[in-house]
Amino acid sequence: VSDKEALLRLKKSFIHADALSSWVPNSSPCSDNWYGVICFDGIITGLHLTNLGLSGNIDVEALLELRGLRTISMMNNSFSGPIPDFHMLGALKSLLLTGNNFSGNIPNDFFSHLTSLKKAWLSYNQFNGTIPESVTQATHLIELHLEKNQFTGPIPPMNQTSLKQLDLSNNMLEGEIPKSLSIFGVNTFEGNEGLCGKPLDKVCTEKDKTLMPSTNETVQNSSNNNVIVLSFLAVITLIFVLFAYGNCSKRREHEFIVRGTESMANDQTVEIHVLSSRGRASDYSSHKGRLKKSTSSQHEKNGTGDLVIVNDAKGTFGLSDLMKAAAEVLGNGGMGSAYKALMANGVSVVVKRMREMNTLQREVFDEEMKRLGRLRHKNILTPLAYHFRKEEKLLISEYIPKGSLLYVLHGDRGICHNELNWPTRLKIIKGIARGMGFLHSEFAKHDLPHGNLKSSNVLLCDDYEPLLSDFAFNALVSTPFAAQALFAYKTPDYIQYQKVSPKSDVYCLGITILEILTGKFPSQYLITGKGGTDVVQWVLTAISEHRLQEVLDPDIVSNTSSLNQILRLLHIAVACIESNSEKRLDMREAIRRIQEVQL
Ligand SMILES: Nc1ncnc2c1ncn2[C@@H]1O[C@H](COP(=O)(O)OP(=O)(O)OP(=O)(O)O)[C@@H](O)[C@H]1O
Repeated sequence: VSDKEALLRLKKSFIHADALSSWVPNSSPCSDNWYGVICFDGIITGLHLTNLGLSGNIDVEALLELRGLRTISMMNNSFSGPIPDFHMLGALKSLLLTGNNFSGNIPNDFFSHLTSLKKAWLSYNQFNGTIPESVTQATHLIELHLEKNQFTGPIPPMNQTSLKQLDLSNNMLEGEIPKSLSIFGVNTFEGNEGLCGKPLDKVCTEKDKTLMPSTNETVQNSSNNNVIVLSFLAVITLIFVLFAYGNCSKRREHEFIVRGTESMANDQTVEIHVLSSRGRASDYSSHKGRLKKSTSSQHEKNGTGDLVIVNDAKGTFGLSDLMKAAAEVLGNGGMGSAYKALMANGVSVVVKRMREMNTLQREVFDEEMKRLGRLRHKNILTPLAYHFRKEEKLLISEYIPKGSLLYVLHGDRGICHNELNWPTRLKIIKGIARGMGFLHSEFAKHDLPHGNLKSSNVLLCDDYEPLLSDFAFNALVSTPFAAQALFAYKTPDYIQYQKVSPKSDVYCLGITILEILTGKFPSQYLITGKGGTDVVQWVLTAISEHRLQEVLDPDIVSNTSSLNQILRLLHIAVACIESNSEKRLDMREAIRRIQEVQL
C-alpha cells in the first residue's frame, strides 16, 4: 500500500472531511502539499489535522503504512468514542488529541509500546477510569497533558527525568501525589479534590497513602462525591452558559459576533460566578440588565474591593460599582465571555471573564497584569483593572463605542461602512502596524507578542484610530488552550510545523490587511474553516492569474485614484502571508513598508 493509498483510506474513515479536498487520488501527498500532511525529503513524517470538524473512526491500520510517521495532531475536532489504537504506532513521538470528545478508559498497556513518545496531549476530552499504569514506561515523555478529563484513582508513580510539562488538573484523581512529581507546581494538580501531599497544602491521611487503583471503595465513594460537587457546579455554570448561549446563538451560527445585534432581554439573568475572598463561591447576577452581587461583603462596599486598578485613566472603581452597572453581553470569544457594563459614574467598561487562566499563580498574574497596565501607546487598548480569584479572572478595559473592525467592516453596511473609504482603511492599517510594532518591542522576548490579532480584536476610536486589544495572552495560558483560542495558532507555522513565533503575528497582520482591502470575512477566523472567504487562497489565485484588482473591495476602488498604492499594500500583505515563515517578512520590515504607502 502506498502512502497515498494509506492516506486516502484514512480520509475515508473520517466524517466531515471537506477540509481535506486536496487529498485526491490523482495527486501526491508530499509534492502536491496535501493539507495537513508534513513531509521531510518526500517521506510523510506528520499529520496535522487540527480544527477541521473531523469525526468518525480513525483508521489506525492505514496509518501503520506510513513508516516515517512520527507526529499525529488531531486536536480540536469532534472525534468521539474510545481512544483509537494509536499504541500500534510504536515509533510515534507526538500524539496530540486535545479538544475532542474521546471517552472511556484508556487501556492499561496503552503506553507500553509507545517507547519513543515525547508528547502526549489527551486533555479536554472525556476520558475516565484510571491513568494507565504504562505511562511510567514511556521513558522519553517530555509533555503529558491529561487535564480536563474525568480520570479517577491515584497517579501512577511516574519518575521520568525527561518530563518537563505535566498537567493533570481538573480530573477526579485521588490519593497521595507521587514524591517524584512534587517538583511540579500546584497548577499541575489543582481541581482534583481527592489529591494530597506536596506540592498541595493538603496533608495525606493513612488512607490516602494506601489508595490503590480502581477497585478501592474509597475511590468509588469519593468519586461519587466529586460527581455531586461537579454536578452542582455544572448547574450553576449552566445557568450562565444558557444565558450566554441564548444571547449569542445568532453569533454561533456564524461563529463570530456582530456587536450591537444583541441586547439583554428584560427577563433574563446573567450570572458571573466569582469566588469570595475566603474562597467561598458567591454569585454576581444580572437581572433585567443590571449586574448585581447576590451577597455583599463589607470588603467590596469599601472602595475598589477585589479589583486591582492597573491604569487609572478612567478613574478608580470597584467590583461593587461593576455589579451595580447596567450590563449587556457582548459575546463569547475564544478567551472567554465579554460584557459591557455602564457604571453609575457614566463610564462604560468591558468585563472579560477569562477562561483557562486558572492555573496561574497569583504573583505571575499580578505581575503580567501590572505590566499590561503600564503600556501606553495610541494604538493599544491598555487594560484598566483586573480581578483575581483562584477560579476566576476578570479583565476590565474601557468600552470603545464604535466597536471592532470586524463589526464595522462586516456588521452592517450602514454609515460606518460608508466612511470606510481608502484613506480611512489606510489609517486603520497604519495604526494596526504601529500598535504591532510597539508590542513587538515591548514583548520582544515573547514567542507571540500579540498572538491574537484579528479584526474583532481591533477596536476603532471615533476617528477610526485603531486600538489593539487581547494581546500577550500566550504566556498566560497552557499551549493546548492557546492552540484552541489564539488566532496565531491557526497559521501554517502551527498547523504545519507546530511552532509559533513573532512571525506568526506577521501572518495574522497579513490576514487582517487582506480582510480590510477585500472587505471579505476570512474563513481563517472560523473554527471549522467553513464559511467566509479563504482570503489567502483567493488572493494567491488572483495573483497567479494576473487579476489582482478583482479581489479589492469595490467600495474602495470605485472612489479612488490611488489604485497603485492599494495594490502596493496588497503585495505587502501577500508577503506577510508567505506560508514559509523563513521567507515571510519580519514585523519590522512589514511595518516599514506599510508606513511608506501613501494616500
Ligand atoms: N473594549 C471593547 N469595546 C467595545 N467592544 C469590545 C471591546 N472588547 C471586545 N469588544 C467586542 O466584544 C465582542 C466579544 O469580544 P471577545 O474578545 O470576547 O471575543 P472575540 O474578539 O470575538 O474573540 P477572542 O476572545 O478570540 O478575542 C467582540 O465583537 C469584540 O469586538
